[in-house]
Amino acid sequence: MSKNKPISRILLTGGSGMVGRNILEYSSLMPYYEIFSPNSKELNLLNKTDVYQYINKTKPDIIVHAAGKVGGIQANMADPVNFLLENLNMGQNVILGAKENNVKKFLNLSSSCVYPRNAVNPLQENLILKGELEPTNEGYALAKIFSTKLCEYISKEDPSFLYKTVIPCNLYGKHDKFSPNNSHMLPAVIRKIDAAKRKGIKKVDIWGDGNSRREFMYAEDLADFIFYALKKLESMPQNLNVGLGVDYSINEYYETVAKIIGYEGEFFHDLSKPVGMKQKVVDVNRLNEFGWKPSFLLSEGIKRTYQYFKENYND
Ligand SMILES: NC(=O)c1ccc[n+]([C@@H]2O[C@H](COP(=O)([O-])OP(=O)(O)OC[C@H]3O[C@@H](n4cnc5c(N)ncnc54)[C@H](OP(=O)(O)O)[C@@H]3O)[C@@H](O)[C@H]2O)c1
Ligand SMILES: C[C@@H]1O[C@H](OP(=O)(O)OP(=O)(O)OC[C@H]2O[C@@H](n3cnc4c(=O)[nH]c(N)nc43)[C@H](O)[C@@H]2O)[C@@H](O)[C@H](O)[C@@H]1O
Repeated sequence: MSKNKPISRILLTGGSGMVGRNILEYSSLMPYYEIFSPNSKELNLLNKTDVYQYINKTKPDIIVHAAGKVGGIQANMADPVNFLLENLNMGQNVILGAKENNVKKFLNLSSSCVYPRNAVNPLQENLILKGELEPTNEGYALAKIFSTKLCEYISKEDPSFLYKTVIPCNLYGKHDKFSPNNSHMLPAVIRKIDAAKRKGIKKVDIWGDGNSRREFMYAEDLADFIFYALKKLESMPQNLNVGLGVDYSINEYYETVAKIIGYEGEFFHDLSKPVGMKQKVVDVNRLNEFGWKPSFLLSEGIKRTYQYFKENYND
């Protein structure tokens, strides 16, 4: 490590979550950062006073906001009030707490669910607020749009505040949530097919007709992007999609996971289950111009996630 490069102090929120833990693990390769990340027991981001005092005391150079109330389609449908309020209040407290304490660099994590449900794919960053949202995660999306806009307004008011928003596609990887009541599709498929193989279950259910399409990026790739962006925050666009720019049908995800796990059973479609947006693949033109590309192929990412699942879950 070069002696004369200053260390930047990063406050990472959500450090115990999937994205946060991938960022912390990846940071070991980044010698120029000192990262601290209180969990929700040490710092409840819903408590405005505590958030302001914590930032004032720790004086970070940068804040990466990766905390949130996060879940798949079924979790969002079950609790829209809290998906809206908790994400909105956490976003307000952390972003305004940063501003009030003169923190000049801020990376805000949004999500591709902010885009209109019937927008033309691939989804471009200028489509935000240009149409009705997907009802299954509307509350969460409204909260994400609020934080995205708040960062935009702060940076516009005073360009010395580099408050930028990353809009990732769906993510998966180590430290994901695998429980059926709040997991996203890919971890749910891994858990279901692993169980079917181990227990000799002949048929596995696919929610919906399986024709919806999704883009899933390996969370370690997002961690790599975060550190790439921190080095070039000034030139990063205000709002930037981060993804593969490639999507697959739900049926294809089930087939790919079955092949990797070695499951030879059958599938049936449960049409009573919610399907959400028909498609949500992000446009990666701006991302490519910004000079970053993901490195993990879907099959490699699934293999590593399955390895993590086997080492940490045995239901
Ligand atoms: N997963 C995806 O597919 C995806 C896709 C696009 C964008 N994102 C975004 O990426 C970020 C992280 O997502 P994730 O998948 O890593 O979520 P996650 O695994 O559920 O982690 C959420 C994190 O937020 C923290 N948190 C929740 N409520 C809190 C509170 N009141 N005070 C302090 N911390 C609190 C949790 O801490 P505790 O564990 O202590 O509660 C946890 O560390 C979110 O902004 C999400 O919107 C995720
Ligand atoms: C990025 C995230 O996208 C999320 O939307 P979204 O992709 O539909 O959320 P997922 O739960 O990942 O569902 C993706 C798609 O997978 C189908 N699917 C098939 N089988 C399953 C299964 O066993 N479990 C699950 N969960 N889905 C399954 C589901 O019908 C839907 O079309 C938002 O709810 C979040 O807030 C966030 O924005």
